[in-house]
Amino acid sequence: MSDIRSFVKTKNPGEHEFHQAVDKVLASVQPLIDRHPEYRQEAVLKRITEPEKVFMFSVPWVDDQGQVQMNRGFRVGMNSAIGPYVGGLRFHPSVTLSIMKFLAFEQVFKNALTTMNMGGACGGSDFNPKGKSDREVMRFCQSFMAELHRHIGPDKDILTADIGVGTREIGYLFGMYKKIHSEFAGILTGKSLTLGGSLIRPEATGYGLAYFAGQMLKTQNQTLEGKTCLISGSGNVAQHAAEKLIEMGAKVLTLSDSSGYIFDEEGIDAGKLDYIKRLKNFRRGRIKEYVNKYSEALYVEQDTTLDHQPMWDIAADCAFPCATQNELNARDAQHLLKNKVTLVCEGADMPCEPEAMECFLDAKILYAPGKAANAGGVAVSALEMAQNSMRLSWPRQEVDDRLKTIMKNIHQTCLEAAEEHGFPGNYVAGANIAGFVKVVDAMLDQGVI
Ligand SMILES: NC(=O)c1ccc[n+]([C@@H]2O[C@H](COP(=O)([O-])OP(=O)(O)OC[C@H]3O[C@@H](n4cnc5c(N)ncnc54)[C@H](O)[C@@H]3O)[C@@H](O)[C@H]2O)c1
Repeated sequence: MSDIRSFVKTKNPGEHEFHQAVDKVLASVQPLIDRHPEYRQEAVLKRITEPEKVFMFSVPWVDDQGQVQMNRGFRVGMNSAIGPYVGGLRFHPSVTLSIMKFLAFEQVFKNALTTMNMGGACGGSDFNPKGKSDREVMRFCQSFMAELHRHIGPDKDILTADIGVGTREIGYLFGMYKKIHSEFAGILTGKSLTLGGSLIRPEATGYGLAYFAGQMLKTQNQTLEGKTCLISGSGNVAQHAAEKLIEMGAKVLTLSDSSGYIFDEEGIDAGKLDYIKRLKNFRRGRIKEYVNKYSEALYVEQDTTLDHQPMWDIAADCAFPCATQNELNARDAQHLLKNKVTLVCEGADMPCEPEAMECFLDAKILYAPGKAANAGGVAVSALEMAQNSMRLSWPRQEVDDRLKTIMKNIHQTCLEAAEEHGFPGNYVAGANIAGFVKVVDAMLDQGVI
């Protein structure tokens, strides 16, 4: 394994997030490689860690003052062995090629776990929609799609939402694709209902996360009823995870954004969550405004001089990191464990640093990686594509029932793969192994291409 690790590092210098994502998978699949000489012979590790396609392009656009702005666009097609590329678009100033590759790599395994035929990809830009007018976001999206349209298609590469990309951005991107190609094609999911979006798609990642957590607790004859929960983030995943957790009887204590977090000891109920949704999705305000409306809550500003996130010091039964990669480190993990956390379920992609992950695995608490627990979003993207192809729109209940079944099956798949390969109860190993086997076997079936 050290040879493949150094191969990846040499080929992708300085791409730390990508190295981290690859390392985690390699650690889990080692026993499998030892048992299957054909995997070594066919160089599957070199092939699965090398992106099939990488596009980088300039995205010039004009701001409201008439000034020309320049951003960089990306699309990484990591692996298409089991289907056309499907993966998120992220618009955030922190976006780099390393982040694109790590997300695309995670997506390969996540998509495989859904059992739907989707390869893994990711794209985005270092454009920051925060503080931009709707017209500026529109002009940026149009310029982005003016280049990206060449590389995508309903049977080739399909885009879904990630950080900074919501219904507004998807609508502008879709409009530009339609204008260029003169076709109303299923190249984007997460569309508004007027454009053929699926009911439950916006909610799917967060709802799926809560369903997955419910399944994990069920293995210990427990439920979410009465459990206190910490959630980071206040975007799409965090909002809908909170909504479903509240509905399932849990008490949500926190939410956050990049400026700080709120702690409401009485619990964020459905009414308070509605306020947050309006604040974040329409007024595009900061989470600190919550305490102006609900004075019983506390707001704590982000302190970048600290070596940990004080939000994770709060005592709670369950923790759901739903903001961004590497947001929870080993000290945060130790604080959570000291306070007897029993479940950590990742809503974001790779939110726990490797040392934090080790702490949770060593403590043998219920701990699920994002590639399994947050797969509900892309699963419903596949359901949206199916509805688009059939020119049908399934009722809310039907999509939600399918989502529940998918999350239950992913949970079962992870547990069975972990058990079979000697890691009982280890969802990280289970998710990596189950996803890896499906993709690698499809690669072998197709020969060296
Ligand atoms: N949207 C989906 O369907 C989906 C699916 C699977 C995984 N994810 C993952 O979930 C996470 C959140 O995505 P989202 O769609 O909710 O995005 P979003 O843009 O709706 O929300 C992101 C949230 O994270 C916060 N945030 C971002 N960077 C931060 C930082 N450096 N420090 C603290 N907070 C920060 C933002 O303030 C915001 O509250 C990401 O890791 C994404 O890859 C999203």
